Amino acid sequence: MIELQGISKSFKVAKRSAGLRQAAKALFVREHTIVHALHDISFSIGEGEIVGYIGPNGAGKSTSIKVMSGILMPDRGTCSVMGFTPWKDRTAYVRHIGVVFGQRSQLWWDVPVIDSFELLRDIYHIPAAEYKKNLSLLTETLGLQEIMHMPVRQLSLGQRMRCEIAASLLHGPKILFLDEPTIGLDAVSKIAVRQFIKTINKEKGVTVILTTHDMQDIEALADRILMIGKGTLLYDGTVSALRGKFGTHRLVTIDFREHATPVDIRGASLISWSPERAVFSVDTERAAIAGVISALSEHVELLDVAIESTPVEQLIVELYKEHQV
Ligand SMILES: Nc1ncnc2c1ncn2[C@@H]1O[C@H](COP(=O)(O)OP(=O)(O)OP(=O)(O)O)[C@@H](O)[C@H]1O
Repeated sequence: MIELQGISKSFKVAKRSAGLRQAAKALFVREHTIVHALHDISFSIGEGEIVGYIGPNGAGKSTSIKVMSGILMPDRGTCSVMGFTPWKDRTAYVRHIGVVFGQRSQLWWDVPVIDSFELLRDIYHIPAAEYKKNLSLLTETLGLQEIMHMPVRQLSLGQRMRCEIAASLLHGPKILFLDEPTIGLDAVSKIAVRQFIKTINKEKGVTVILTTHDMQDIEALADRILMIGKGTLLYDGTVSALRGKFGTHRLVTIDFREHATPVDIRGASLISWSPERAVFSVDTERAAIAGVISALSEHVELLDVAIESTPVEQLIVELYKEHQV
C-alpha cells in the first residue's frame, strides 16, 4: 500500500549570526547550511496496518509524513502510495488519504465546526449521501454533537483534536497519517482518540501511520514500529520483537523506609531516584535481581520491591541508547 525506496530530503537553511554587524553582512553574503532531514529511507506498509513512526525530536518524522502525504517532494528516491506518487498526482491522491497534524489545524478558526466540514465536503466533492453517512458515524463515534455548532477557536484542545480527526475522515480515505495526534491531550481524551483510531482501523480497514512521543500510543495502537534517528531508519519491527530483543531486562522498583541518597549498583542501570523510591533496569542475563536487591539493602532499609517486565517506554529508551540517538 505504501512503498518508499531510498527517500532523501535536505533543507537549505540560512545561517544567521547574532549581532548587527553580522546581520548587515548577511545582506550581501548569505551563508547556508544543509540539514539532511531524511537519508535513504526505505520501507513498505501493508493495507490495514497501524504503524508507529517514532524517533527523537528533529529525527525526520514530520518530514517523512509530509513526503508521504505529498506536501513535500524529496530530493531522491521513490514513493508510491496506493499506486500514486504523492507529490505528482496530488489532486487525485488527496481523495484517498487523511492527514492530521496535531500542532496545526485544518479547520477554519472563526466559523462553527460544521461549516468547516461542509467546506471540506465541497473541496473533496464528497457525494451528499456519502457525506451524510460519514458525518453521522463520525459525530456519533467521536461525540461531536455538542460542539458541532461552536466556532473552532472556542474549542478545548481535546475537542478540537476530535474535530480534526473527523475532518480528515469525512471523505472516507483508506490511509490516515497522524502527526502527534495525542499531543497535549488529557488522559481521558488520549484514550478516546486511541480507541477511535483502533475502531476505524478494525471496522473500516483504514491503514494508519502515526508519529508520537507518547509510548502509550505505541503500546495501545501499533503492531509495528519504524524508528528513525538523524534522518536514517534504524529499526523496523513489531513491538513483541522489540520486547524479545530486550526481554531479559526487568524494571525493579524499590521503596525505602527513609530518605536515601543515590548509589551505584553493579549490573543495574539507574532510571530514577527520588528520596523514597529508586527504579533500576536490570539485564537478568548480566546480573541477578536478588544480587541487586541485596547490594542495595546494604545501603538503605528497604520497604518494598516490585519487579516488572520492561514497559514499552523503557524498551524505546534502550533502542535509542543502542543507536545513540
Ligand atoms: N522547512 C524546513 N526548513 C528547514 N529545515 C527543516 C524544515 N523542516 C524540517 N527541517 C529540519 O529537518 C529535520 C527533521 O525535522 P522533522 O520536523 O521532520 O523532525 P521530527 O522527527 O518530526 O521532530 P519532532 O519530534 O521535534 O517533531 C530537523 O533538523 C528540522 O530542523
